[in-house]
Amino acid sequence: MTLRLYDSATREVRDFVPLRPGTASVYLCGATVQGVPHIGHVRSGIAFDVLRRWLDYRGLDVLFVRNVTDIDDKILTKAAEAGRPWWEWAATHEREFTRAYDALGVLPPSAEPRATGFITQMVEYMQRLIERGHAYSSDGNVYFDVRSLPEYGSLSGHRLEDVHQGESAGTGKRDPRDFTLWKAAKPGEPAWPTPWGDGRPGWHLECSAMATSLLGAEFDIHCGGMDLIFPHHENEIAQSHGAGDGFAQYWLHNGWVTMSGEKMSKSLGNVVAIPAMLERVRAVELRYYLGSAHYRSMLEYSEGALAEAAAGYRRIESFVHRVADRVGRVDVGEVNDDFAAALDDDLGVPAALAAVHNAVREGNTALEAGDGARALAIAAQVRAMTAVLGTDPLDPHWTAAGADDEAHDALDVLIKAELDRRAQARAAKDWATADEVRDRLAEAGVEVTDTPDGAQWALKSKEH
Ligand SMILES: Nc1ncnc2c1ncn2[C@@H]1O[C@H](COP(=O)(O)OP(=O)(O)OP(=O)(O)O)[C@@H](O)[C@H]1O
Ligand SMILES: [Zn+2]
Repeated sequence: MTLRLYDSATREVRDFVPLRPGTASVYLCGATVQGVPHIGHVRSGIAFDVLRRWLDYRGLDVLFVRNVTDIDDKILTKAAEAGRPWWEWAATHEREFTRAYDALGVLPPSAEPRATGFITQMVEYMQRLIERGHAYSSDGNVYFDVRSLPEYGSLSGHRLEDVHQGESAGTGKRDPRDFTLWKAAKPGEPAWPTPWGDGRPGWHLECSAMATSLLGAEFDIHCGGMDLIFPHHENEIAQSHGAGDGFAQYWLHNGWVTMSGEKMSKSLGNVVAIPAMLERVRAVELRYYLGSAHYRSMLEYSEGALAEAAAGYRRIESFVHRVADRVGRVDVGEVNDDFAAALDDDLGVPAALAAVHNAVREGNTALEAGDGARALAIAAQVRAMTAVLGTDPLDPHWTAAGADDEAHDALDVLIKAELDRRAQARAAKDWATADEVRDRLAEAGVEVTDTPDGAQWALKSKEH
């Protein structure tokens, strides 16, 4: 079966046919780095990380671009309120987002362009739009002329007469429905030079310029939160088609994280910040929870739902660990057919998770029946499936001390050799050598305890 995706532009589920066979190019609208991320902010990152991992699993060479909007009204306002430079404010919160994505196991994008790094491309974009009759400058501002593009409104279904851009009136707009490509410089604000005067970019222009600069005039999939359909993505399409670019072939939009049915958002004050959340919940369990709903559904946040998801994840995790302990090393195998069919059906994660849990049940039964080989095969399947979902329990990313574990194993070999030498010395009543070994280990921070099963060791700094 081929992957089928719901395309917001055609409002139907369509077969995914990449522009270039064997490859997939994906652009995801990233954060406006104005504050500390809440769990709603990272939902798109997680949902489309699954898309990326699935495309990769299917053998496609994936280019995945997620931008950073590092210049914006909100950044300027908040930085000014805090008495900090705008660029420091943006950089600080960009790091917060990176930390959150990393903690939640979202793969780093192939490239993470910052808007301020693409000003030249934005100016060139505006030039093309003006030449083609879709944009005009006025008092140092540049606007997109929405009436110049008959298809305007096709993504969101807005009729031109109902369009409200939700931006300030702007001086010199020919039509109040025109949207801003470039804002004339205001005193004290950052500005870059253009043929129409100094200023700074509008948000919509940023994404069109970054996406096409990196992925080309035509690319496969454009993703983002459903609140971006209008005006942001409508305007990206207008700019790109106006400039003569084919732009995205598929448009994917994720639903919100809600609380009591309302979008989690800073302005409503119903937010759960990621750093606070990670103090009390394991990152892998939060990731599992945020990725457990279908990407197009709303995800209603509650402590109960989070706890339930965490318990579900622990069932998967403990099965894989039991098999590893009792049977042996669990490699990453292949996903099963139910799982593949679920993900191919517009990334049907809930059905895919049902396939994982069915496999876990079957694996537990095999384990209890003493069928180690069967349990091992199923655990390998479970690892492959959870890897696609970004939650493989044995992924070193989650086994917190992944690197430590390997070092610990190596240390175990060396210390045991020393302990053998000590045991031999004691058997030969060579107390000096026995003490020397013990003291040397103690000096290196290794505590030795003699037990009926022989000498055991532990690092003093670590609780074992
Ligand atoms: N609750 C949410 N669920 C899913 N995505 C969200 C949620 N809140 C914000 N986003 C996404 O994060 C990005 C930034 O959103 P936005 O700046 O509106 O954040 P916010 O926290 O809602 O702040 P504000 O209160 O200023 O609206 C958008 O792309 C949006 O799609
Ligand atoms: Zn965007």
